[in-house]
Amino acid sequence: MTQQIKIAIAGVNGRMGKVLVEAVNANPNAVLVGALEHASSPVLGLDAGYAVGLDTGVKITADFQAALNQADVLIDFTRPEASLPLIEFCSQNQIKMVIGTTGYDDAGKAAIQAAAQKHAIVFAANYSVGVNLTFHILDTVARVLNEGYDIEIIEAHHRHKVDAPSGTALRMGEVIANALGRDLKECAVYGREGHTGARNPQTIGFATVRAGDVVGDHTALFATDGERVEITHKASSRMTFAAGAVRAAVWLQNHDTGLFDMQDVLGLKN
Ligand SMILES: NC(=O)C1=CN([C@@H]2O[C@H](COP(=O)(O)OP(=O)(O)OC[C@H]3O[C@@H](n4cnc5c(N)ncnc54)[C@H](OP(=O)(O)O)[C@@H]3O)[C@@H](O)[C@H]2O)C=CC1
Ligand SMILES: O=C(O)C1=N[C@H](C(=O)O)C[C@H](O)C1
Repeated sequence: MTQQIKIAIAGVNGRMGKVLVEAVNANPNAVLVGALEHASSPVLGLDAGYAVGLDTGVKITADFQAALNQADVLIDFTRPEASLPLIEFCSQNQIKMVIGTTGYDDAGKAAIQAAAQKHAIVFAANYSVGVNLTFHILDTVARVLNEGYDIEIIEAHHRHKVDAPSGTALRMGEVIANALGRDLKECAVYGREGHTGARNPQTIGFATVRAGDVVGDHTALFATDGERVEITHKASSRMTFAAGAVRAAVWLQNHDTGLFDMQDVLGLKN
């Protein structure tokens, strides 16, 4: 039988943090042992389940050592500036991580890569099963529609989201660019305005919508003369991400070092 994995959550008072507390509680293979927030958070000292009607027995703290001294895995859904010191701490203390935070620059991604050599990390822009299946499908679609199709990625999220395009949209772009032998850094076009000229067929375009309470919609569009293929995923609950992140934490029990993503967890790599 699998041993219960001991989980701490960073950003526990955030939109994802609160749902993660419920997801850990719902997973028989996981138990909550730590809950982190920043030092000026108004919820320090409260029970980690206060917002979702759960009595977890775990108090929210800003002290890394106190939150993580029992933890096997830290699940982080915060912001890059919050997670980078945590990645360093986990690296020094051999604590595995599931990272859901998006919006890292290249230096942040390099820090994750380096830390994963010391303790296993799952790092994914999206922990839903459906989105990861979409990544898998997009590789095939891009290889088949590799000539004469204009490729655009359209995403919509709630009004509070601070990074754009979403991590998921960027990952979709990477999957498609890799399948086509292109470098996303060179072919991405982020938004258009004014006299743009005609579309360059080599580009992959991104369009971002921020409005209301949209949990997360993503479409990859392949359009040519006479037809369009649209691959769309719509999330309607954050529980799809949270349950996936806890599943990834449980999966990490069998991995000591290395950088993985949710496709590894789901066995979706070719
Ligand atoms: N990979 C995936 O499947 C998914 C990824 N995400 C990503 O997860 C991240 C969090 O999203 P969401 O929960 O909506 O965001 P929220 O802003 O609701 O939550 C972030 C939490 O982190 C805390 N925080 C912010 N800055 C700091 C800091 N400097 N130090 C310590 N704590 C800090 C916030 O505290 P306070 O509110 O007090 O500032 C808050 O509790 C985003 O990057 C988002 O893109 C989201 C959903 C799914
Ligand atoms: O901020 C969010 O909410 C989400 N962020 C992730 C992203 O940037 O792709 C995943 C999901 O779409 C929700």
